[in-house]
Amino acid sequence: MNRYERIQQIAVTAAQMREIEGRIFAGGMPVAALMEKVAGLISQRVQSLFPLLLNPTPSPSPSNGEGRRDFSEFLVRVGVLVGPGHNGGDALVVARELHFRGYQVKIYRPFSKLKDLTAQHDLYAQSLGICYVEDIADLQDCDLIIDGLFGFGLEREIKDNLAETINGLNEWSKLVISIDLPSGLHTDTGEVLGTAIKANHTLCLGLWKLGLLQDQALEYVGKAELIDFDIPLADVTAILGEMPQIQRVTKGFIKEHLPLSRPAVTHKYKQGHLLLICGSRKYAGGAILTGLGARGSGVGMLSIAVPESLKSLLVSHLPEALIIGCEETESGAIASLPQAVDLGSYDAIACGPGITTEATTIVEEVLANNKPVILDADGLNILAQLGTISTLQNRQVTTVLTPHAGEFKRLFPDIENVQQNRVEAVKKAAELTGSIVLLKGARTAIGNASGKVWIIPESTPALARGGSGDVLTGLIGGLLAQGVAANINSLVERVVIAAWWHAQAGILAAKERTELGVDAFTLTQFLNPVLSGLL
Ligand SMILES: NC(=O)C1=CN([C@@H]2O[C@H](COP(=O)(O)OP(=O)(O)OC[C@H]3O[C@@H](n4cnc5c(N)ncnc54)[C@H](O)[C@@H]3O)[C@@H](O)[C@H]2O)[C@@H](O)CC1
Ligand SMILES: Nc1ncnc2c1ncn2[C@@H]1O[C@H](COP(=O)(O)OP(=O)(O)O)[C@@H](O)[C@H]1O
Ligand SMILES: [K+]
Repeated sequence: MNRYERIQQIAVTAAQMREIEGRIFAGGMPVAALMEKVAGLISQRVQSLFPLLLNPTPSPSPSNGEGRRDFSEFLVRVGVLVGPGHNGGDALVVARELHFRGYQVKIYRPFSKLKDLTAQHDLYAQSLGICYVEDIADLQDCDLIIDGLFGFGLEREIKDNLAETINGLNEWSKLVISIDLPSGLHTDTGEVLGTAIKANHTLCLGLWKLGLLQDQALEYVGKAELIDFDIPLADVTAILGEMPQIQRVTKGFIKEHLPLSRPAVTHKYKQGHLLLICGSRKYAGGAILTGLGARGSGVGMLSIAVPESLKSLLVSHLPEALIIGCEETESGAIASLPQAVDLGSYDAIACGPGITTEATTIVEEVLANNKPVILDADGLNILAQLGTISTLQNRQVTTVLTPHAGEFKRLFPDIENVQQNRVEAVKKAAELTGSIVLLKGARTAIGNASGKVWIIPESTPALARGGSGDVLTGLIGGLLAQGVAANINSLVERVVIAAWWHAQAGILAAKERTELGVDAFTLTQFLNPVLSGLL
């Protein structure tokens, strides 16, 4: 795996970053030299994002009213916010470099006590005659704000005057670039400590900070990118180990694990047999969408158990699937599976979308079987009623739970503050149950029993729409069944692939059809194009 891939797959806490940084300095890298290097890279990136252009705006000529091109230099006015620590030091170096390149720079430094290195850069910026402003309002005419107030060293809430300053600045709706992370965000959880800068771009330094991958940070982060400053991989490995416990899921990871080709000699049952148990008279569509998600996975054989009255509907949407009509309750939920159904004959079973909470015995039956099971939606609500941990404790085979935050709270009432630290929550839930837990959201996180967590770093709010979770359940089921048929030992990668694939399909669909054009059926149509794009 090349350096770029390795680095992109890592996410660190503030404490880990501090330790890695410590090793670099202990190795002999001077602190000042590193700051100069890092801030040089930031400054170059800022210049490529906001170049000093020849002004392309035609200015109207008073005589004939026709446009005339004005080729005078277009000044970019940059306001730089400087904090007391090394984040502020980075900002001062960026201010100096932009000043030399011809940008019109103004510095706002609301602190009198600075770390030594920061203080030195501050002195030099003053000696160069760069403009300092006392009042944040003096930055209101800037085209761009660079936020170097705090990085991963923020340790307490932002309060009083500084909080007011940040709140005021957020209201200007200016273009803001944050250095390392938006000032005010907790480096590990992404929680807002008092208040935080709302950035359009975040230039994260060296390694991805975990907080940038948590849902609650996203409103502040904007477009995030990593500025690689050549942290030696040996130093990363020394702190995080060869197999880091938290993994940011990249395209490279997917390519490594996704089975893109089939053996030349095979047959349908060797390519996985998935049983879906889903749907009710009330929720018929969920069964179709789950089926279409499974279809997208390429699974060899698909069987779908639905209430008898939905059978012909399912046949018409999924002609390749074997539809099993089940006896139903008065309200049209599955009452029982036909005697002829042998749960042990499938490679994996996905159960839950649309089954209603009447189908308790079905869920019990499914879990009593020793085949990998995916539970979603009402399958999860039933599990919560049965008692999540006690029910799953003795299961010897893979169970995958795919809750959104609401379902998660019902499943794990003792795990507090789920949304405040989703990565930690999913880790605990997976360890407690010995299951694979996938917590849905803007940054879906997947945990396994050994405490490892994978995060899907890109997605789209276009997916926040009824039925898109059903598609995911089918996709996971299909990939799992294929993995079991191929005798793959570790199934968690299959779940991770499904979550990444689902998100990418959403992104691709939103690109072609806008964020409002990604209904769940449309989403299923974009699963295959994601795959062809990988080849
Ligand atoms: N990790 C690395 O290898 C590198 C880090 N660099 C920069 O250094 C930053 C970390 O620097 P620091 O450790 O100095 O930390 P910060 O610059 O993030 O801030 C720490 C300073 O802020 C003060 N502080 C913390 N919370 C406060 C609050 N709520 N109100 C007021 N003051 C508060 C602290 O007392 C300390 O002086 C990174 O984010 C990055 O920008 C780069 O310069 C170079 C390389
Ligand atoms: N803001 C968002 N950004 C990205 N993905 C999202 C967002 N909101 C929801 N999703 C994704 O959409 C899907 C919704 O699933 P779920 O809540 O189960 O809906 P449903 O039950 O209606 O199918 C999940 O995969 C989730 O990760
Ligand atoms: K910052």
